[in-house]
Amino acid sequence: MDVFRSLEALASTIKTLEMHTSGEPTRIIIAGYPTLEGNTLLEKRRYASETPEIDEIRKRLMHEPRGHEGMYGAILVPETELTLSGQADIGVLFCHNEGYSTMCGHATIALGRFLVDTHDIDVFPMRQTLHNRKHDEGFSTEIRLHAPCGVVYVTVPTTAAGLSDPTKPVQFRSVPSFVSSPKHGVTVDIPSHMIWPKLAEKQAAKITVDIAYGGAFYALVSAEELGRTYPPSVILNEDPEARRSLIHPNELDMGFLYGVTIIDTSPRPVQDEKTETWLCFFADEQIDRSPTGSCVSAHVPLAVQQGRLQMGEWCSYDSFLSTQYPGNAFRGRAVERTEKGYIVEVEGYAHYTGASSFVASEKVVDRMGEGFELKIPLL
Ligand SMILES: O=C(O)[C@H]1NCC[C@@H]1O
Repeated sequence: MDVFRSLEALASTIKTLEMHTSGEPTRIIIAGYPTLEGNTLLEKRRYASETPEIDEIRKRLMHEPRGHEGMYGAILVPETELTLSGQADIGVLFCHNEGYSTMCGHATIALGRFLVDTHDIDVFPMRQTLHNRKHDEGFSTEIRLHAPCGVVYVTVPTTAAGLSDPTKPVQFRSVPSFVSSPKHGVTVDIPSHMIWPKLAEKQAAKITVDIAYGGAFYALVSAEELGRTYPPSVILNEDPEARRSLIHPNELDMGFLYGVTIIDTSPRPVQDEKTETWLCFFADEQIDRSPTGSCVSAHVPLAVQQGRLQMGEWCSYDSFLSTQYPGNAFRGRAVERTEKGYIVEVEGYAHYTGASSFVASEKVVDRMGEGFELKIPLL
């Protein structure tokens, strides 16, 4: 106890609850985070990112020595314009190694379980307004999660006692998803320094990607097409043709490429439904351990438009890692077509891994405690 008292004297304590979804961590910040200024969730997101003292908290929790290069965070925001108007139950800001994203599927799946299980009204003031409903398949509780991209409807299978049931998948329906690139994709030049191995290849390459939105914009490229080049996020964000496919119809803040997903469609020995294996790079070359739920939302309309998936048909999505751990794939299907895009249902499993209290010494005492990233430049 005395140790804790002296640790807390060092600086403010941030408390988190730790989960993983198919291997991808979600560090849910449940106490010690300051109230964000702004009238809307998008304004709060901008405030968090542009206010150095606040962004420092993200860096401290995502980067080493408290986090690692794959760490992901969810900052709960109980009061947003949509929770105040009764359209959502709670708000959230997602964060990663570089900043704040606009949607995150794996964290939504984890939050679904956590928000049902917590009864702490300081953490989730509207918890008492949720209902545990009984239906033919058992019980479930619905949560309306206000993410920066809009309201995400989450269905959490539960026990009769109202706790989340880890043996059944959490499902979510995100904002309408759509393909934003032209029918034949966007072709960009890849300079020779982005071709691996650098010295063996002097020629520049051209690659074609599809761009689609699932609460955030993703470029989708087949492993075959990408060949020996790096995931071209920087190039796509600067290419004028690609930029035209990264414009969000209503929100300027949403208009950026969040990730590049490399798709391996080679058939697998045993599969009951269509299956793809993905490797998703997002933010600053962060690698998603999970099959990337918001990219599933983005990909399903593309597959439907290309005639590879029917409305209502499930597709199973594995990450490069989840292939080794059966039962960790995500599934996605298009359930409705609206004027704004497709409503996609995504499902997956999340599990608890722990709870933490983080402290920080004064910067003059511990410069590395601010958070550092270990980046080894590739040859
Ligand atoms: O599941 C997702 O949507 C995500 N996981 C990390 C990167 C994306 O936000």
